[in-house]
Amino acid sequence: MIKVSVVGAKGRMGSHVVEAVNGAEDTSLALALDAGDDLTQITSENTDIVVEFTVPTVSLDNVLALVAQGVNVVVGTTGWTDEKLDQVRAALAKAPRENQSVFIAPNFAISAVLADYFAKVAAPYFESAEVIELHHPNKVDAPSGTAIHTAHAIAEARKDAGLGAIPDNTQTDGGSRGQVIDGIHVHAVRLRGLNAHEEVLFGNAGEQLTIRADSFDRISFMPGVLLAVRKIASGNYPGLTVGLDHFLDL
Ligand SMILES: NC(=O)c1ccc[n+]([C@@H]2O[C@H](COP(=O)([O-])OP(=O)(O)OC[C@H]3O[C@@H](n4cnc5c(N)ncnc54)[C@H](O)[C@@H]3O)[C@@H](O)[C@H]2O)c1
Ligand SMILES: O=C(O)C1=N[C@H](C(=O)O)CCC1
Repeated sequence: MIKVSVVGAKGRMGSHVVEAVNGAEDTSLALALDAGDDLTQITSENTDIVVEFTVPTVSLDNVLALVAQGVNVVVGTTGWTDEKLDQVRAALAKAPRENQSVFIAPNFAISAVLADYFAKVAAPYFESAEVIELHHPNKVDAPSGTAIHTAHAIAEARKDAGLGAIPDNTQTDGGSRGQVIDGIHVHAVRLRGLNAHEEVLFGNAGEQLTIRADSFDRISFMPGVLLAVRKIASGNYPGLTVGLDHFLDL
């Protein structure tokens, strides 16, 4: 049995993770903690893996504390920058146990991971690319962590292919052209009724490719969370790993 503690257990995602961990045959719930609870209750004795789904403003501190407490962490919270990832690597380098792991995924849904992968494959073949993410209005961050990840992936694929800047003759912009991430315009929609959705638009003269992923229900993230828990518990991924694509045979 893999002993799993959940941090952010009362949240939209955390409460689904608690259910998924209770429902799987090879995982058991150790602790379910939320804001105000003492994280030092989590130890390497009672917990193999912590699953962390909180808010971007607190996630880094939680992860650093948990690494120092000697446990492995699977993180779904967004808001990760290169600087924050470097802090996690530094914490892992002086972690109390050998081969400790942190795994971070901007998105655990197979549809979103594949959309990201397909976008990377398509990117070198198109002159234009833009990302639109659409989410429920309770989401606190924009653009989504997934959209930021997709934009970076498209930019890298374009650079590797020797593509230049995306054509855009906009002369005045009051914000309608979205946020530019690594040269890619990213647009965020917040709409009651939506859950988590992303569209990647590619264009050439006379043609367009649209790649779209829709998560209609948070249950869509749970197989990916359990996959990450099992992979990290295997001990085969010491250090920091970012992205569920590492665990898929793509
Ligand atoms: N990776 C993915 O597949 C994926 C999927 C959905 C959401 N997310 C991300 O997960 C995060 C959580 O989303 P949500 O919709 O569950 O949010 P939510 O607001 O419903 O839940 C967050 C929970 O964290 C708790 N919390 C706040 N501060 C805390 C602290 N210091 N210690 C412990 N718990 C604390 C809150 O009380 C709340 O219960 C967001 O960053 C979101 O973008 C990622
Ligand atoms: O509901 C959210 O919040 C989501 N956040 C992640 C993101 O920002 O990419 C994943 C999709 C759902």
